[in-house]
Parts: sequence; structure tokens; C-alpha cells
Amino acid sequence: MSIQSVYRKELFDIPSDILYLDGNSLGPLPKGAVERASQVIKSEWGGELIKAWNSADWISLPKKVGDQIAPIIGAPAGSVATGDTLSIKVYQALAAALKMRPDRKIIVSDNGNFPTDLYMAQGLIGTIDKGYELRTPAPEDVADSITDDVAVVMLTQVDYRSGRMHDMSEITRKAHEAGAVMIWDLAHSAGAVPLDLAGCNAEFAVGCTYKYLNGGPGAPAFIYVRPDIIEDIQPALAGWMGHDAPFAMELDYRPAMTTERMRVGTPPIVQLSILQEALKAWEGVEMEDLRAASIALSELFIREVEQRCPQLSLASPRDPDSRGSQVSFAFDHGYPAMQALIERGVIGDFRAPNIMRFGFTPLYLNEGNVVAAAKIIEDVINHDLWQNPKYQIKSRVT
Ligand SMILES: Cc1ncc(COP(=O)(O)O)c(C=O)c1O
Ligand SMILES: Nc1c(O)cccc1C(=O)C[C@H](N)C(=O)O
Repeated sequence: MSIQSVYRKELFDIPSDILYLDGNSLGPLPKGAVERASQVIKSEWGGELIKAWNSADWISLPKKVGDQIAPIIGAPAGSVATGDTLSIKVYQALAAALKMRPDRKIIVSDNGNFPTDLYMAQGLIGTIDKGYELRTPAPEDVADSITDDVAVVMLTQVDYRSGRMHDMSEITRKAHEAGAVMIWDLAHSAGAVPLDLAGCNAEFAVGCTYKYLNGGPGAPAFIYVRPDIIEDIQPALAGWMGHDAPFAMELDYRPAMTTERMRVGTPPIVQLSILQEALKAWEGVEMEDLRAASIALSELFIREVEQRCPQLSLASPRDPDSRGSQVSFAFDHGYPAMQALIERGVIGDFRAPNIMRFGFTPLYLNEGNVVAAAKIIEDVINHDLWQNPKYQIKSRVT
């Protein structure tokens, strides 16, 4: 395997002066996206008006896109529904999972989870009867926290700050042994690491498509439900698009017999079309090859940065098998340093309190880019370029 085998930068529109190490937060623009969006807007919406639900088959788009995502996450066709935001999908999965264990009240997550997942859990248990408890042990204590009274284990596989990766099959096994339902958030995994959802047997998985899958800002989220349990799942957000016959306009909710029951309302057709176009970049990509390339790039980056900048300390697991597709360094002046890097064309991001985060996306990054980025990081750190007062103003959102 060579890094070249998955490299297809020609499919993306990335400014030539940018070294983009933030595809773990927002993927770049796929070249076909503009034409596709314009076709959907001008010809389909503009020309066909409401007829396009049939003539352009908008109605099937959420399912078609779910089937494109399925092989990337190791799920069978028909098991992935798309739409809404990831926060919504977390809520739906958790609500359905709690219904599956009515006699249990404990949810286990971890204190490294992305805040929205914890907030959705807090919001949900605040609306149902009292007695539910959300436990957030340290990630390394999760396995020991899965006791026989736990209803649901809800984790993000790859930690958004450090890139530390939970062992999906081992934790799922542990959860099932304790009689708990397992939910995985794959926001930082889908398109980043090989996944075998079917093999790990988890009941639910959710994820977003604007990171490694390059669907664009606000791209629809996805939800996987293990096919053998779908008919017993009671959707908490029982929207008409999850109904078995939405256009029958029945007064009572009757859920679709597939994962489509996890859909809620009208699908975002323009974003879904862009995502469908973006997912073409994955055709012919073997996830094992992508992983090998991701590890090669990440290892090279760590070596280069550690050699050049002893002031930065690795905040990701050193063992690549315990890391997703990102590398983080802790630096007390991480915020201004990242601003200085961005101004010099190296785009990563900063996460409080001191994490400089860099994503490795082998579809459009190669070794040359990694070495070039490390040289610019060396310049910024070793010449204290971050000390310029203009970088100290905390004006950036991300
Ligand atoms: C693990 C995780 N869950 C959820 C989200 C966000 O969800 P949403 O797309 O609803 O903003 C993110 C990132 O934004 C994330 O990293
Ligand atoms: N979803 C985002 C947004 O709407 C604006 C800025 C950043 C994001 C992100 O995706 C953040 C990301 N989940 C993270 O890992 O920090």
C-alpha cells in the first residue's frame, strides 16, 4: 500500500496556498458539489418545481445517501437513515435506547465526550420522569463503569480533542454482557477509520457528514439501527417522514418498517445532493488502505513536529492503534499559535484549554504537505511569531 493509492486531491477544490489540516472538523469542497448544487437549484427546483420530488426522485435521496454511507461504516444497505443534525440523532438514539431498558435508569458516557452529546442526554432526561442519571467517568474508566444496572452506554469513539479511540467491539461486548444498549457517535470516525458496525453488534450509531465525509457545513447527519431490532424501536420524534406511508396522511403514527422510521421531517435536498456528490470520492477506497495512509501521515507529523518543536507536547495517544485520524499537541499559547499558523496557510484548530488539533485526511493530504506544515509550525513556535498581539484576540468561533 502506498499513500498514493487513496490520494485523490484532484477531486477537491482546495486553495493552492492552503495546507488543510482541519478536515476532521469541516471537509473541503468536492469539485462536483458546485455543479450538482447548481443543477438541483436551477434545473430541478427552478425548472421542475414541486414535480422534482418525483421527476428528480428527491423522495428517495435520503435512503440512497444512507446506502452510500453504509459501506464506509461497515453497515448493511438499508440500515442507515440520513437527515437532521447529529444532535437530533443522538437524542433519537438515546430516547429509543432508554425505552429498550425500562427498568434501568443509568446512562454511561464519558467526560471526554463532545458537549452536545451530553447536553442532549441532560435535556432528554430532564423531560422524562425523574430518577435518570447520566454518568461521565474518565474515558479510561468507562469499561469498569458498565455495571449490571446500566441502561445505555453512549460514547463517541474518537475523542474530538485528543483523538484517543475507544475499542468499539470490546466496549460493546462489555455493554451487552451487562445487559445495556450501546450507542456509538462516529462523528470523528466515519471516513477516518475502518469500522465494522455490523460485526460489533451495537444497537445504534450516529454521525455527521461534514467532517471526513466532506458533505459541507450543515450537511445532514446519519443514524444506524441494528436491523434485527428496528421493528421494536419507538421513535421519540415521530415525524411524518418516518411514517410508513407519509403521503397517506393518516392521523396516527405508524412507523416505517426500516431504519427510515428514524427520519423526522422534510429532507434537506440541496445538502443531501451535495453529500451524494461528495461520497463519490469514496468509490474504490479501501478503508484499510486509508487507515494505513492516515497512520503514516500522522506518524510523520508527530516525528517532524517533535523534532522541530520540543515546546509542544503530544496530547494524543502515541500508539497509532489507540488514535483516530487526528493529532493534537498541547501548548500553553495554542490559541495565538494557531492563529499565526492559519495566517500562514496551515489550517488546524484550537480547542480549549491548550490543544492545537490537526486532522489527517489521506484523500487530499500527502507526506510533502505534512513536512511543509511542520516547517511552518517550527517557524511560528521557534521564532515566537504567535506573540504578535493581533493573534491574542479571541475572535474565532472554532
Ligand atoms: C462527537 C460529536 N457529536 C456531535 C457534534 C455536533 O453535532 P451537530 O452536527 O448537531 O452540531 C460534534 C461536532 O460538532 C461532535 O464532534
Ligand atoms: N459543527 C461545527 C460547527 O457548526 C461550527 C464549528 C465547528 C464545528 C464542529 O464540527 C466542531 C467539531 N465537532 C469538533 O470536534 O470540535
